[in-house]
Parts: sequence; C-alpha cells; structure tokens
Amino acid sequence: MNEFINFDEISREKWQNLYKTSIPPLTHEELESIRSLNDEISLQDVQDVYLPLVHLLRLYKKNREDMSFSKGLFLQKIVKTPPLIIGISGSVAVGKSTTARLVQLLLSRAFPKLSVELVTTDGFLRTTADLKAQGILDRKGFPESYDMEALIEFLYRVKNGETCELPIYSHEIYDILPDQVQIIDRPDILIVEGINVLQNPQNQMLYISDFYDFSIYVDADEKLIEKWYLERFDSLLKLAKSDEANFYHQFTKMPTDEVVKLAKETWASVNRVNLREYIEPTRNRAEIILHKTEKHYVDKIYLKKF
Ligand SMILES: Nc1ncnc2c1ncn2[C@@H]1O[C@H](COP(=O)(O)OP(=O)(O)O)[C@@H](O)[C@H]1O
Ligand SMILES: CC(C)(COP(=O)(O)O)[C@@H](O)C(=O)NCCC(=O)O
Repeated sequence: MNEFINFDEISREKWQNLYKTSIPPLTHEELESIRSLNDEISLQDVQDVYLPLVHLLRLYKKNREDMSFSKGLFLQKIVKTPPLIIGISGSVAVGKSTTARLVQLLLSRAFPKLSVELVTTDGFLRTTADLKAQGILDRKGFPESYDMEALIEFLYRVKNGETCELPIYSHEIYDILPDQVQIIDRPDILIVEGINVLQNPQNQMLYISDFYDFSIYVDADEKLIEKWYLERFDSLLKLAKSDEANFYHQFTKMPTDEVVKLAKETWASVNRVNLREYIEPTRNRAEIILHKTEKHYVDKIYLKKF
C-alpha cells in the first residue's frame, strides 16, 4: 500500500498561496532574530512555507481549546486547557532542531502572550557511562539508548500542568551535562524535537503519540541528509579546534581525509541504519511531512487527510 495514501500532497507553489493574504510580513527585528538562529535559513522559505505552517497550527490549537471547553461542559467541571504539544521528528542532521527553533520563534510571534518552550529528546539519552556499562555506546540514537519511560512521564507531567525538569545533552561533550537541568514551567505550548518523537516503545502504559496535538516529520533524500551530516560534522570540528574539552577536539588533530572517512563511516553504520530501521518507519505517523531538497528548500508538503 502507498505510504502516503492517507496524505494530501501539496506542492510548495500551492502551499505558499494558502494563507498568504492574512499573514503580515516579518519585521526587520524578526528577520534579524531568524538570521541569528541560523544564517543559512532562507527567508523566502520562512515566508512561503513556515508562516503558513504556523497558521495551520493556529487551527489545531483552536480546535483543541474548543474540545477541552466542551469536555468541561460535559463533565460539569472547569477543565484547564492542557498545553499544546508539538512533536518534530526526522533523521539525525535533517534539520529538526533548526525547524524546531524556527517554529518556536514564529509561534512566539503569533502568540506574544503565550510561553512557547522547546525541548529536545537528546536529554533523555542514557549517559555515556550507562551506555558503556551496557555495552551499547555504538548504539547512541537507537531506541535502546533512550530512557523512553522518563520521556513519556515528562510529557505526561507537562500535559498535566506540572513544572518539570529534564536533563540536558551536549553535542560538545557528547554526553548528558552532569550538573545541569532544563526547567519547563507550565508552558502554553511545548515543542518536542528528536529522532524518537514518533516512536512508540512496547510495554509502556502510556503511548507517546497520545501527547502530541500536532506532529511534523522533516524529510529529505538520504544522500542529501548524509551531506548535511558531513557539513555539520565539519562545523562542529571548526568550533572544537581551540577547545580541548570538546568531544570533537580529538578529530581536529587527524588528517582531513581520515576525519571525512570516519564521519562517513559513522553516518553509514549508525545514523543511516537508525534512519532506515527506526526513524523513517514512523514518518507516516506525523500530521505533516515537510519534504526538503537541495539547500534545505522545501518543495513538497504532505498533510494528513484524516
Ligand atoms: N532550513 C535550513 N536552512 C539551511 N540550513 C539548515 C536548515 N536546517 C538545517 N540546516 C543545517 O543542516 C544541518 C543539520 O541541521 P540540524 O538542525 O542540526 O539537524 P538535526 O537537529 O535534525 O540533527 C546544520 O548544519 C544546519 O545548520
Ligand atoms: C545525539 C544524536 C543521537 C541525536 O541527534 P540530533 O538529531 O540531535 O543530531 C546524534 O547526534 C548522535 O550522536 N548520533 C550517534 C552517532 C554520531 O556521532 O553521529
């Protein structure tokens, strides 16, 4: 059966015209904050793709609030609308965190009075010491390397209106930061970004997917994602050059061709396998799929029909 049978395929040209008239253009300040987020982001993409996406998110938000209100009437009690949770998934290096930060920025602009928080599921990776003890350090990113129970409990508590803490993962030290936590204090909207956002582990009492009000899968051809992975590896190396504490510092001492070989091998033996076996199979669970081509240009959008 066609994986996309349940989706409407919308070309960029069609998508960009869906909400155009009602969206005010970005101000100079807003453009600057997008640039400081990632100066590679195309502002045309923001205008054509991401602003209409935020407009669609408004509809889902309104719908959730109406439902919550009606449920309250039925139950004859005051039911506070739970925070809206948006999941963002896709391969390692496809651009999830960049998309997530952009959506956070645009949602804060659309709802200036609401708090919009962002977490990444990397925080629920087991520590390097734990992974080593279990002999699965080379499985970082695979389902068994995450504490999914803790992630699901975290989402439950956020939905339930509780203030929560979560660990922080650092790409620089390639591990969970030992003495720091991120505090999520009852936001109105929470964005959850990570490769495992749409993975439902077995034997859990709660389903992770039950907590999302909207979900996005960022998609691209595998070869392109590899290219982006290698480019990011290179940027991480540049940042690590003069920082001995950085995990990537060790690679800055190696000859370039060896480093490239190592990054290619890591892509092929870890991240690509993970994409094929565990990430891409969750693609059609998303409410929307953003399909990117060269230079992160979004050419197609798939929106779930029902
Ligand atoms: N929309 C975009 N425009 C330009 N570059 C992007 C975009 N999204 C991601 N990138 C670049 O692609 C690489 C991977 O993106 P990142 O957001 O770190 O991926 P992920 O969180 O999925 O691992 C980074 O080097 C980032 O700068
Ligand atoms: C921490 C990650 C699992 C998560 O990925 P992200 O999408 O944030 O890049 C990944 O970046 C990773 O470290 N993978 C293991 C193999 C590698 O070093 O690329």
